[in-house]
Amino acid sequence: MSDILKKICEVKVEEVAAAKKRMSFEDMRRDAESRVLTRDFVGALKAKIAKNQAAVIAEVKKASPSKGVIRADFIPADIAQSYAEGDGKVNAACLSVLTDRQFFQGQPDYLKQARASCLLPVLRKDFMVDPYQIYESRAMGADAVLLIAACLDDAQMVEMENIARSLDMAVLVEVHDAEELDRALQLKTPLLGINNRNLRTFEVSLQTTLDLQKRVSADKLLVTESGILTPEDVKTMRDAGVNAFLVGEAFMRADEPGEALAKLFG
Ligand SMILES: O=P(O)(O)OC[C@@H](O)[C@@H](O)c1c[nH]c2ccccc12
Repeated sequence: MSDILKKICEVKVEEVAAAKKRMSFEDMRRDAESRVLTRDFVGALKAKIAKNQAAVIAEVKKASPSKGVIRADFIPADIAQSYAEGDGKVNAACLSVLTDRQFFQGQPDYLKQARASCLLPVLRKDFMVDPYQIYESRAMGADAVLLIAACLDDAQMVEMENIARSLDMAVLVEVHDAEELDRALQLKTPLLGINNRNLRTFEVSLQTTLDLQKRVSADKLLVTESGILTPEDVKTMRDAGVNAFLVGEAFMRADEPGEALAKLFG
């Protein structure tokens, strides 16, 4: 595991231990289970693809460890609305909201605010290391969670996926190399994310998706993640048969994120 990822996961383990003291596992679980009606994350992606459009998971991200602050004027509700609207023709299928505080300057309130301001399904983007966080994700309103294969062993991935499924949440499992991919393919979820960013070096190469894609069967919905910046990048992916995208920075640097989305994918 890379050093930064290792550091982040260590911090998460500490955060979860502290969170469990504020609210017990059982209470968090009860809170999560009391919430009904998730929004259909996988269905929203498939609906775009059925119309021959790109399925875009648009990210609400203020900062990152590699780039520092990406967007100073950061109002999650406005950003979410802008993504949901697009240019009136082309818009986002789903949202992804960073909730990690220490490394991405996110917070759970950002997810709540973004979700409350639109009708799109929302992925909680954070580093899951403990089943507690899956319940916590549902309790804060998430419709989907990210599982990063590099942070988890097989048994943890399976356990967390099963909890997410029991709460009617979708699971996006993220990989960066062939070994992680083979482990991720054991899960039931159709959503498979290939991160083009190497979390050891922060280097981005779209070739990562193109190389790993060959090993993914047609019943999976492949999501290419990170480093999609230009219409040429989009064309490269769509020509290769990749129709789902997770994009943050390219939109966060624009005045109107939704218009930037429509421009990139229109
Ligand atoms: O801003 P970009 O390059 O468009 O990337 C978005 C998203 O893929 C990236 O934020 C991301 C992908 N996987 C992650 C895991 C944790 C935190 C962040 C991420």
